[in-house]
Amino acid sequence: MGFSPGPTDPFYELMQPPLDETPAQKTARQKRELDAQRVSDQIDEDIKQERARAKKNKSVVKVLLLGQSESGKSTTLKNFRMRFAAAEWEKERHGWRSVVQLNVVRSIITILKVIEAEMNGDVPADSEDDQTMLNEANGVESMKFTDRHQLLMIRLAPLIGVEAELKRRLGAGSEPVPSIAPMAATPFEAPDVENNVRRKPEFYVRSWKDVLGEGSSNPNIDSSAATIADCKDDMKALWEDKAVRLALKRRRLHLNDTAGFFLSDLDRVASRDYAVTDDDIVRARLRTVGIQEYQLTFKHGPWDNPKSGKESGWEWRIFDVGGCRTMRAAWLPYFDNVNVIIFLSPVSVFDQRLEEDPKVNRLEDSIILWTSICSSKLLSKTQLILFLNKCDLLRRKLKRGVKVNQYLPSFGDRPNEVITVVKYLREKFKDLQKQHSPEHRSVYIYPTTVTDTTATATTLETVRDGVLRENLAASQLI
Ligand SMILES: Nc1nc2c(ncn2[C@@H]2O[C@H](COP(=O)(O)OP(=O)(O)OP(=O)(O)O)[C@@H](O)[C@H]2O)c(=O)[nH]1
Ligand SMILES: [Mg+2]
Repeated sequence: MGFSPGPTDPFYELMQPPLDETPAQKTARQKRELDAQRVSDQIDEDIKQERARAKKNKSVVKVLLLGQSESGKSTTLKNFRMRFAAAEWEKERHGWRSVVQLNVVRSIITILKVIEAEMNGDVPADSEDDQTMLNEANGVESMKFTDRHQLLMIRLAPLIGVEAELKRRLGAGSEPVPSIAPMAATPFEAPDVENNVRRKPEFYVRSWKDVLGEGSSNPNIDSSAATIADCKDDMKALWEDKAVRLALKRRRLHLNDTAGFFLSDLDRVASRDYAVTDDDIVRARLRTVGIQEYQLTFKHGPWDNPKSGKESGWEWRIFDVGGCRTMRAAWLPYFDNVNVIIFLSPVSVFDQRLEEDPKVNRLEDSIILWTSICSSKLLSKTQLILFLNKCDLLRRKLKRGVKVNQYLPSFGDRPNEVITVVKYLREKFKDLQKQHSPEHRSVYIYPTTVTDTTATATTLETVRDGVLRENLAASQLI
């Protein structure tokens, strides 16, 4: 727009046409003004287009979240979105209510199955010493399952229908164990078809939005919530029952350390007007099927010039993959031009086995996977970030008296403490990276508990700044 000063402006007089202007002079002046206006408009248009171009060509950083199933990849993605894409996150929040409800119902059905097995006299071979159980119970009577339990089972039976309805709505990710499909320990090897039943693998791109909706009101959702609310008191009675607790302990079922545990929050999450919180969402479990992509936009990018005020910002494209062995072959096509890998290795799993392949120890699996990622020539220039995750669960496990060296003999007689275990694993993963990376590079390692949203927000800011610095350094080298 042109500048036209008002009568009080010092330029006003200067910009008025001369009083003795002839008609020819007036035409020439008007033409000059029109030309000047055209030039000015063209400059404005150029600036506008330049801005639009800069916006379109915003630097894009490709980030992959990798790690075995249940390592916390999707939970990390939730933290990223919560922290850096708040508006979109708000729209999705309500949809997570169904996932929490499914998690609640799942835990209750697990308990009902245990009671049924116990009542049928089906005692697991590796159950804990019965004498210890007897000593812990206040008398043998309280350990027995009675008519009261049978009544609870009948009253809670409608939850089986609720589970079916929620599963139907939430799709393949709501299945606790992946379907049988060829497995591969790393994305670089062909899936082992020989030892697997031939079935169509379950690879397809899937976004949370597809399954969660945007919180629209649906009569089936309301009816699931109503049934859950009607069962609230019975669910509480079941979870607080002494015989149930002892049976779970005997079967080494530490439900409150398993994914998607909400039974201590039944008063809140099983109520009709339950409003899901961020803390609930990071604890909710929905398996990732296929690969989902999300974008985050940051205002300040590594190529911005603070002196000239030129800011093009940058965009992160984050890919979250399904981590179980049946899905790893699907990762490979995403390795092209990847800038950053955030690899999650849970530190609490040294005594656990893979759900999809119970012959394999989870820590061993994580080490194999990490080594393959570090060794890859395709990924040799990729920045590696390692989250040693689930530190809270490690703490609880060690407190229960589980000894690390029983499962990891190389840990030796080091103190059985969180700090020592994390330090030990940190060194192991770091050494593997050094040994196997085709080119020299550093790895950034963070001990994390990604269900702790406050602490994770700080870690993610550090990660973002670290990625920014690396990219800045790379751009200066070019
Ligand atoms: N206590 C605790 N639970 C965690 C932590 N990280 C993740 N979880 C829980 O573990 C479960 C699995 O986490 P996800 O993020 O879904 O795991 P994933 O790596 O995406 O798993 P896949 O999608 O199967 O590959 C969820 O219920 C999380 O709440 C942690 O640090 N501490
Ligand atoms: Mg996931």
